[in-house]
Amino acid sequence: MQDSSTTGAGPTYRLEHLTVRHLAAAQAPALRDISLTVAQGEQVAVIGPSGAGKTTLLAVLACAHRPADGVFQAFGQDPWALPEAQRHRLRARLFLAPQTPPLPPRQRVVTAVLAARLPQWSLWRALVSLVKPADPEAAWQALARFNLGDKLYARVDRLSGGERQRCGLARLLLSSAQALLVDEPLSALDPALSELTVATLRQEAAQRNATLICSLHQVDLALAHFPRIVALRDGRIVFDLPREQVTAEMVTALYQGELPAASTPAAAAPTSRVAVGACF
Ligand SMILES: Nc1ncnc2c1ncn2[C@@H]1O[C@H](COP(=O)(O)OP(=O)(O)OP(=O)(O)O)[C@@H](O)[C@H]1O
Repeated sequence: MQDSSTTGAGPTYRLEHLTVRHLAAAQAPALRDISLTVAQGEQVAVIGPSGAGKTTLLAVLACAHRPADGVFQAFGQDPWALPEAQRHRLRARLFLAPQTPPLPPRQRVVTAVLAARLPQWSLWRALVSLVKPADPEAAWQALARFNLGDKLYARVDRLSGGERQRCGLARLLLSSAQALLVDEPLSALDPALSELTVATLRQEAAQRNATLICSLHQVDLALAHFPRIVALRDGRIVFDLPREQVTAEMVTALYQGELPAASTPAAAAPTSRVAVGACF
């Protein structure tokens, strides 16, 4: 019998009553009582005010930050109960695109983008690619999807903030990950590029049936493009709803700090996803 963690039959993520801390136990947790199930292939936007816990949640989901308490499973496995080598293999199935991609400043864009394939390459091929890029055509295609094809041979430190951000996202396209975790991909982009970027991420995820979880400050774009909205505030899930059920009042209250009664998880219970809970 095959293990569901390798067949992909189960959810991508299962979180139950998760508590996550950054520092000492004395500090208030960054995430608390987070329960969330995300099916393979789902596309979820995570919204919420600054400091709500969006980046922390993505770090947990990327198996980069160990929760302090609660249940956390990725692809049916608790990464923190696995031996290091297995946890490493599990991480290879996830791709986290941080808000500021860690790109070596002196590298050419082509090399930086192709680095997304390192987990798939032998050490020898990886070393050779540093000198002579192994598949520049693939890197160009990925960059072109973010309107950045002309920067293939530019140096990373000569890119603008928005170009660097899209360069980081082009890496995502070259990965073979089954869960795509994207942290505020639009923070340095103009409106037209924001639309293009969200559309490209969604298209890529749909094509490979990958789960896409994206934190966004642009609530309008989140509501326009993502079927499911998870709202965080002060480290807790405020609502977890299909976008059709998210009202302007709920969004205003989320960012003002007070929620109308109808948007509390219990009151908004018509959907099975409500408050089933709420993350390199
Ligand atoms: N490395 C860290 N050490 C200590 N506390 C941290 C660390 N990173 C984040 N925090 C705290 O954890 C909480 C959640 O931060 P997080 O970065 O996850 O929020 P966010 O919703 O992504 O915010 P933003 O929208 O501003 O990026 C905040 O109170 C923050 O101060």
